[in-house]
Amino acid sequence: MGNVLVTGGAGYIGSHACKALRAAGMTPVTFDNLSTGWRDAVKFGPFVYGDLLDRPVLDTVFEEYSPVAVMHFAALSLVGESMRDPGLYWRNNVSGSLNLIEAAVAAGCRTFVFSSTCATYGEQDNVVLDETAAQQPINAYGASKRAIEDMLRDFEASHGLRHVIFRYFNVAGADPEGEVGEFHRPETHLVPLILDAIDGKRDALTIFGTDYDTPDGTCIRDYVHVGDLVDAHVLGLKWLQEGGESRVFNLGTGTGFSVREVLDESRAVTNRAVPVVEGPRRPGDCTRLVSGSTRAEAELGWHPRRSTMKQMITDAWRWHQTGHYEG
Ligand SMILES: NC(=O)c1ccc[n+]([C@@H]2O[C@H](COP(=O)([O-])OP(=O)(O)OC[C@H]3O[C@@H](n4cnc5c(N)ncnc54)[C@H](O)[C@@H]3O)[C@@H](O)[C@H]2O)c1
Ligand SMILES: O=c1ccn([C@@H]2O[C@H](COP(=O)(O)OP(=O)(O)O[C@H]3O[C@H](CO)[C@@H](O)[C@H](O)[C@H]3O)[C@@H](O)[C@H]2O)c(=O)[nH]1
Repeated sequence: MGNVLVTGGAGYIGSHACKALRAAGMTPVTFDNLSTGWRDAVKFGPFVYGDLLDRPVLDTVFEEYSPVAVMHFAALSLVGESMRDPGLYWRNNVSGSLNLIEAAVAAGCRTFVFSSTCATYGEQDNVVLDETAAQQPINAYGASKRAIEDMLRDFEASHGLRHVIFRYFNVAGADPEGEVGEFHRPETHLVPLILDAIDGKRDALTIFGTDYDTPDGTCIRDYVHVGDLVDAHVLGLKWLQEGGESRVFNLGTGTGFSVREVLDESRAVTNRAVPVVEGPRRPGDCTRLVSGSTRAEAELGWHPRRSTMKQMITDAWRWHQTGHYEG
């Protein structure tokens, strides 16, 4: 019950989280600068236009809405872009999060759920990626997220900021009811790009690297359905509200798919050909990122229900054919 401040609520994952929070009886208050998000995606609660770098606006939001918790999705999150312009990532993600955390603490809001990433683990051969694995990011995006994790631990020690950190693996799919979905402009994510290539919105899908040390030479990722992912957030919030300790959880299924396997499943689901071009590696990409943890299942009671590749592509394809935002 109560208001939850959702930064990045106009974005892909944040908009799905708002729907899940609303269904759980809470009011999601979206705070977003619409840099990569959409006003049309804010459907489940109030919208505040603002930037994390603007501390006075943040203070006003805490005063006006008195949120019981913060869910912090707002970030820049593209690996390639972060390699070209690391300053953008340190400023927006790290300085922005510092403002948000300080504003929350100043307002007495000490319940915080944070979107981190498996990109903080980096490249580690033959290591099980559970929450105890070393964090050795190989790109500025992952480094910015690791820094925010450290910040949360420091603010817990000094100000009692209780937090859950979710390290997502690759998020895909869309709301099965079609109210919200993935819509990035420009798009850089694998599944929507494949769907664009299938229906002629782009000439072809370029595979970034075919010489990786994997069975078919392409990168391997662990894909999780956005609906399952946001369910975990509601459980994480409940965990904190019921007195659970600050905790880190991986969110992935533990099954890896290569780029070629995602292409094969996309062909099967849509029953359409995918034009493909083989290209060079993309700087900053890890060879293999697959979760090796069942902590979220064991401790939060999280059970991913839609995270098969077939279901993720089916839901993404439905959204792709019908859904979009205009502003
Ligand atoms: N998509 C994935 O596969 C994935 C995987 C791991 C982690 N994550 C993390 O999940 C979160 C959400 O990702 P997404 O895919 O929904 O991204 P997204 O780009 O769709 O959403 C991010 C939202 O944050 C907003 N935003 C960015 N900077 C802001 C600022 N300074 N002030 C206010 N609003 C700002 C954007 O306008 C956008 O609406 C991010 O923190 C990302 O790092 C995503
Ligand atoms: O046109 C494309 C786009 C992607 N890929 C490959 O597909 C895989 C997935 O790429 P993408 O969908 O861009 O996701 P990631 O770069 O893995 O990053 C996502 O997943 C991370 C967790 O792994 C999150 O932290 C990031 O925010 C999120 O963008 C990677 O191997 C890419 O090399 C291609 O081959 N061609």
